[in-house]
Amino acid sequence: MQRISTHTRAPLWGKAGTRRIEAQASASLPPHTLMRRAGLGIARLAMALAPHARHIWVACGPGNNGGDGFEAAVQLQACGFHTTVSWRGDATALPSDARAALTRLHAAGLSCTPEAPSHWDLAIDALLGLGSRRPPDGHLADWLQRMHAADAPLLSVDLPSGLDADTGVGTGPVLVSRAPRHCLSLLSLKPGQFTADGRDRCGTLWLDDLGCAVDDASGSADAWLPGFAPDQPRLHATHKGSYGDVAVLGGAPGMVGAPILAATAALHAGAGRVFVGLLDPAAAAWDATAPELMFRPHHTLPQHGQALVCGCGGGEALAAMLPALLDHAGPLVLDADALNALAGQDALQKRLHQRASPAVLTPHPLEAARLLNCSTAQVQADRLAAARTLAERMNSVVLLKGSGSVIASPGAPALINPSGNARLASAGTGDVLAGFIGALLAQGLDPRSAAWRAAWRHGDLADRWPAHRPLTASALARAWPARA
Ligand SMILES: NC(=O)C1=CN([C@@H]2O[C@H](COP(=O)(O)OP(=O)(O)OC[C@H]3O[C@@H](n4cnc5c(N)ncnc54)[C@H](OP(=O)(O)O)[C@@H]3O)[C@@H](O)[C@H]2O)[C@@H](O)CC1
Ligand SMILES: Nc1ncnc2c1ncn2[C@@H]1O[C@H](COP(=O)(O)OP(=O)(O)O)[C@@H](O)[C@H]1O
Ligand SMILES: [K+]
Repeated sequence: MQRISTHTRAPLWGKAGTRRIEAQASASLPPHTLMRRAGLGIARLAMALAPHARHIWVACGPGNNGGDGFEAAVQLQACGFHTTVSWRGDATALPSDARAALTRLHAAGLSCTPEAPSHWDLAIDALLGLGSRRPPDGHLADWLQRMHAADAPLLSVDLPSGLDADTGVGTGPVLVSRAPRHCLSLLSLKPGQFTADGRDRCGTLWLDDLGCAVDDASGSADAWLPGFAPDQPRLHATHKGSYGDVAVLGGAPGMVGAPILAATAALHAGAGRVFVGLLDPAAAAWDATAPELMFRPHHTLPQHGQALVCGCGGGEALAAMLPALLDHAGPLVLDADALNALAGQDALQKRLHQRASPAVLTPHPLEAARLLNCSTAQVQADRLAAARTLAERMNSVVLLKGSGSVIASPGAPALINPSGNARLASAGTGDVLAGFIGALLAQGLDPRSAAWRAAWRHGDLADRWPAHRPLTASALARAWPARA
């Protein structure tokens, strides 16, 4: 069993992929082996999470997720825990693994009750897993509501009931709670556990591969957790020219702060030199708080070889500049108003598509919706699919921001960034991310690596942010850790 952290590098499989893994594993094992292993894993984690629990509530559903719950209850009872198993239904309607588990439960002297207990020290949600097909209702919704409203810790089996393994869209009751939440994923990790509603519903994630570790030799995983890549150490005999130039273009009247945030972030993330071209003719030509930044007339940027970060606070004036930039700029990040200018402009999108080196696009869900000509809700309903579609359509690396940012690139597996938290939900943090990506491009990283490493670091900084210190974009822009 493994606790999943932001450093974990692992393949993610959705419903179809996990069912394939399950079928292959079951074929070479005696009947019911996987479910028994699942029950043992759940019981072991439950005991580790709540060793002093006097009363454990196992809520079981109508399919094999419920079967996992029956098996766990047998183990917990055998270890001396007072265990209540809630289940309603017709035993003959259970799938065969779950029916066998129910028989074992009865043989162990346990019985099921059709009601929830009045109190418990740990709840185990074994209501719905991979087979969840519609919002839970009736007694399933009632039991979920009780588990989420209670102060006791909650351990979800495989998936929090009602969470879609592919998309991370959650249905059914869920309440904001201070009680610890854990999820023990079985056989595989799933994309939906890391994006959209997944993070909130799962809490701390664990993986039990049930003794069937699968590699992704055939490249069939639906996405990957990228893992951790430390910054490259620097050779001694280098100079500022060794680490590249970044040019930041944006800052229409009233929005001058955005490119300065991006430029400051690029500087602190290690770019050799950083230039800023502001679109507001009345803006000051330097920034006393960041004298390292070099301000230039915007029409002179980018110069040869500079990585360009384009769009932060750019306003509508940017649209006229985009054709030339798309044709001639080297490494390129398109953010905010550069993305808005692209939306619905087939000629611009064609130019983007034809670039020799893919650009990095960093839309938040509304910007992605504009580019895809759909609603934000449609983007959020399947973030992986939305990012993949955009990446193919624009022939670009697409970083779809939000909880569990998705990084999609043509011809490469999608990545889901596991770091970050809602303290990043503050104006300007997206500009900082764009600046981080620009700095990594300037230092020679390929667009996909620059995108995921920047997103990972951006989130990691937020995860380590001191609780008492406000997280503002300008502080974040200066927080990239110093190299050894
Ligand atoms: N077999 C094995 O070896 C292993 C299996 N494993 C475990 O099996 C789990 C998958 O099991 P599963 O396929 O039976 O699906 P599961 O999530 O239990 O639900 C399906 C049932 O729920 C019903 N249903 C759906 N939505 C509903 C709703 N809203 N409200 C009410 N009912 C609803 C649905 O009914 P239907 O929609 O068909 O009418 C069907 O009856 C997997 O997540 C893992 O925990 C692991 O131990 C590994 C080894
Ligand atoms: N709940 C969250 N979890 C993880 N990251 C988040 C969360 N909320 C916001 N972020 C991150 O914060 C940044 C916000 O960017 P964006 O929406 O473009 O803001 P702005 O335009 O104000 O800079 C993105 O990188 C996004 O992924
Ligand atoms: K569950």
